[in-house]
Amino acid sequence: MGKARVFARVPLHVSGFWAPVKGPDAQHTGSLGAGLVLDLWVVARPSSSGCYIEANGVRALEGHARRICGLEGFNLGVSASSPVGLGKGFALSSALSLSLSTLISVALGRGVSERSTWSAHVAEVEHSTGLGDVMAQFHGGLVVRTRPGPPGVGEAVVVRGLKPALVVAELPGSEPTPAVLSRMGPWARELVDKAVERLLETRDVALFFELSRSFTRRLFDYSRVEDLLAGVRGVAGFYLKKSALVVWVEREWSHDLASLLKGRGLNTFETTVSDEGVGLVHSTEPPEAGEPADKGEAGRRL
Ligand SMILES: Nc1ncnc2c1ncn2[C@@H]1O[C@H](COP(=O)(O)OP(=O)(O)OP(=O)(O)O)[C@@H](O)[C@H]1O
Ligand SMILES: CC(C)(CO)[C@@H](O)C(=O)[O-]
Repeated sequence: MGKARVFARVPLHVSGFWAPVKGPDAQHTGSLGAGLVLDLWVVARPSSSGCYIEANGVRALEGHARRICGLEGFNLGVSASSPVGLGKGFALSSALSLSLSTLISVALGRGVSERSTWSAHVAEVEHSTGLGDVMAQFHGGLVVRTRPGPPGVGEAVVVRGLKPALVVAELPGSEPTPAVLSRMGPWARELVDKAVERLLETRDVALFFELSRSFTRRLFDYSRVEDLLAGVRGVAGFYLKKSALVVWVEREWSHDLASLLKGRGLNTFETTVSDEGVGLVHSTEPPEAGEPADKGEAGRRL
């Protein structure tokens, strides 16, 4: 048997509604809102010296990597595999930033902690690629963000034990997060404050889908989703964030829907909500990442 190596595993996150909140610095900046942490994972290992992030064989997020290594005072290169591409709405940039900050923490003889997420949050905020993703990916579950910032600075209510059958697909196209944020105005805060309050009263997945769909409809074009889902049986709810489509479906119809979306050439997964957040695995083999439905091409694409 080979020697066990350490891997960081970070779940993907699809935010359903959010209101940016600017604080005095990046550590106190973030968003209020809520999102689902998916049972789909980015798996990363320390690769070599230097400071970089490699995702599916391609160097990415150079500025994020430099900032994280700088804040931590330690250089590390990490190599990650991801089931989805960057810029799609699955919080991959945040997952990659967290992979690096987590593996640096391990190299420094520490483990996963609130503190080990901070440099990732700062890099995400400064590059305008994520506001509430680090908080969600640290916890797992349905994460309702009630104070902006990373774990230990911001606050969140975490709803665990929800196991909805989800079919998740990566639609064509991507949009930079700053472009999405520039389309938001004061309306967002008002909507989100009410949505957070309602969701905290019920902690109900049906309400989460309803609130997320009505929020994201203001930002993204739903016509292509309505075409895709027309006549599909068993759909209980859905929302679209950028190109990330999350469909809640009755379990018995999940496979049919996944086959339909794969048949349209979409990178598709049957999954659920993960109650776990970022963690470590010691293994001689890379732990199973979220498997791309189309292993050939999607696995290499960024
Ligand atoms: N092929 C690519 N497509 C999109 N973005 C890319 C690509 N390669 C590198 N990037 C960089 O990756 C980052 C993507 O961040 P962005 O926040 O838009 O996406 P994400 O984290 O994958 O999803 P989310 O919208 O959930 O945050 C940007 O810094 C962008 O410059
Ligand atoms: C800004 C954002 C939508 C980007 O993924 C996310 O970080 C969030 O919900 O705060």
